[in-house]
Amino acid sequence: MAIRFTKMHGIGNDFVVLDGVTQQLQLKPRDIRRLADRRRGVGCDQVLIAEPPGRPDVDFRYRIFNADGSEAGQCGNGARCFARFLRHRKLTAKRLITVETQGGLMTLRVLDKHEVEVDMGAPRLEPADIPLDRPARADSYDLTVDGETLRVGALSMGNPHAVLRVDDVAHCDLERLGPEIEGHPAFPERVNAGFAEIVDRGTLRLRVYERGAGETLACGSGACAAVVWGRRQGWLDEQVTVHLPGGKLSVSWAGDGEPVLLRGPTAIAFEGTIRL
Ligand SMILES: N[C@H](CCC[C@H](N)C(=O)O)C(=O)O
Repeated sequence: MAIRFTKMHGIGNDFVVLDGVTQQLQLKPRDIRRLADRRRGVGCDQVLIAEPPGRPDVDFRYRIFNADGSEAGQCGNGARCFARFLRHRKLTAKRLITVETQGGLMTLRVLDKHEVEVDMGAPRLEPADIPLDRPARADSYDLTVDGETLRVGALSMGNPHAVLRVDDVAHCDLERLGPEIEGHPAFPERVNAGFAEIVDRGTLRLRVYERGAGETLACGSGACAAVVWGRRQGWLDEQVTVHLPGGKLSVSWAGDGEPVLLRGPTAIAFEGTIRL
């Protein structure tokens, strides 16, 4: 099967983006893993697929697959690239696009200079919605990892996130703690593990060990999750610049029940055809 693709990234979080609107795609997890393979395939953190909408109030269905083949309910950097892809491939001329993912509805607003602002929806804080195996909602949760007790924030942006506050992201043992948190039994669907350093009330430094992909150069939903938790702890203001290894994102959140807005750049690297 020959498949046309567009290779894109959002500050280094990279994607293979496919048009499942004008071409019929029946991809299995092994096909996703092959597309994402940086030696045998194209190579990416996630594969994004545009599909026709499943309901009248939505423009497109937006599907997200991690490099390990697992499907996710949200991808913030991917949503920005997805909006640009839809216009680049002339699948829409709209600058305000409504999409449906496994994690819910989102609106994508195409700004100038290839910047896109995503309404990521309101964070979900109840354990059952994360999902997290805890009896009641709390501001933070204790996780036992390698005999050590970590105090983390946990919430869903349409995908599950655990956030750990650290003094210095450059020396935070992500390599050891990331996989341990990702696969921790308290998270029945695994979890994205964020390591956040609060620089000041408007500035965060963040690294994320992503579920199904490992450490990425950036994680949009992870940036949103870190801002929500940090703000609920009283450490952050409404507008926050999040510095990740691949670049910076702008996140704003007005408070409980309000949507999180994520803004940042998009880039098209190349296009091609792959035979699976
Ligand atoms: N690994 C994530 C999906 C991609 C999220 C990330 N790339 C972003 O920009 O939000 C998950 O399994 O929930």
